[in-house]
Amino acid sequence: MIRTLNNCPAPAKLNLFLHVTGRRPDGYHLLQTVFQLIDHGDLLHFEVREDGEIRRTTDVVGVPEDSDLIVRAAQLLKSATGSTLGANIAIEKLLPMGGGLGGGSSDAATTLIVLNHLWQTGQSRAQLMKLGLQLGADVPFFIFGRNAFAEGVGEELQAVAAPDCWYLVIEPGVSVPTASIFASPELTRDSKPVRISDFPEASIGFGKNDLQVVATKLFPPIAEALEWLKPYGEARMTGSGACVFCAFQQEHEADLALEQVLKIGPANWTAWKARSIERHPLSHLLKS
Ligand SMILES: C[C@](O)(CO)[C@H](O)COP(=O)(O)OP(=O)(O)OC[C@H]1O[C@@H](n2ccc(N)nc2=O)[C@H](O)[C@@H]1O
Ligand SMILES: Nc1ncnc2c1ncn2[C@@H]1O[C@H](COP(=O)(O)OP(=O)(O)OP(=O)(O)O)[C@@H](O)[C@H]1O
Repeated sequence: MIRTLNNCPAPAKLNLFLHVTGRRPDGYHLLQTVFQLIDHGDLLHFEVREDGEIRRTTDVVGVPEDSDLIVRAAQLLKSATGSTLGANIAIEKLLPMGGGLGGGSSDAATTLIVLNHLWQTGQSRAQLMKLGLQLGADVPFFIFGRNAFAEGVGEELQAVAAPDCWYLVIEPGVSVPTASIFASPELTRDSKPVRISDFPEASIGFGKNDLQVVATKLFPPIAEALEWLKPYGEARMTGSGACVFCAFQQEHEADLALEQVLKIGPANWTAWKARSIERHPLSHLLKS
């Protein structure tokens, strides 16, 4: 049996557009979005324990071990499958929290995929997606593992061909609590539903992010970062913020823009470029 798997990626996602089309009786919002995987994210390391204990071996500032989505994902898989094994899990956290990049959800998805493999618990992709939804709305997408058009609260997924390009992402130095954006009385919740066929492969500027109006009002640095990116093309916020992004056809165009942000942008911003990817890098560990 394999006992360790190191350097397991938990990639970030961008929401290329995000429409709020309604609200469920339980208060959760109905969305339509396109999720795009990118080659920038957290890195996790796993080691099987025979004693059944699940331990996070690195500190994550602001996230106690018991409430970490990594630990909760491992416990969920263990109780769903009755595995007697445990794990030590280390994380190199590169994605900001409250960034709209799906960091916590991606960490949870990577944990479910890798431990299902190491513990030999035999769960199918569909079974893991169902488990993942209990942890967060974006988890099923990362397990699905392909760029996707999503509906419902984000769990009804259909693969889409998304553009192959480079993204410049700005973290504008603020952390956005997702619930506060969805709870705003100013949020419009009646975008007209679109069809998957309305989203053309080459189009980056399709639709809009309905959460952006509320997020930019509550967190002005998001508006500033969007303004900064405007000269380079269609700039957008991902998820409920705070990160914003802009797409580039060529890597050197993204490099030039990145250089400018790093040189003369506000000192508390972080910025980086990433390439679109078609598949989750751990997709091969799962049966379809
Ligand atoms: C906005 C997105 O990032 C789009 O990808 C996600 O839908 C957010 O997913 P997430 O961060 O995993 O959010 P969750 O932890 O599931 O939800 C946080 C809170 O946001 C609100 N929420 C979230 C998702 C949704 N479709 N409707 C909501 O109203 C709920 O109050 C919920 O308690
Ligand atoms: N491993 C983890 N990584 C990040 N956040 C975690 C983790 N475990 C629990 N959390 C909690 O989840 C919250 C949301 O973090 P996350 O990074 O998923 O936000 P996000 O990037 O805004 O995601 P989304 O796009 O899904 O809204 C954090 O503020 C933190 O309290």
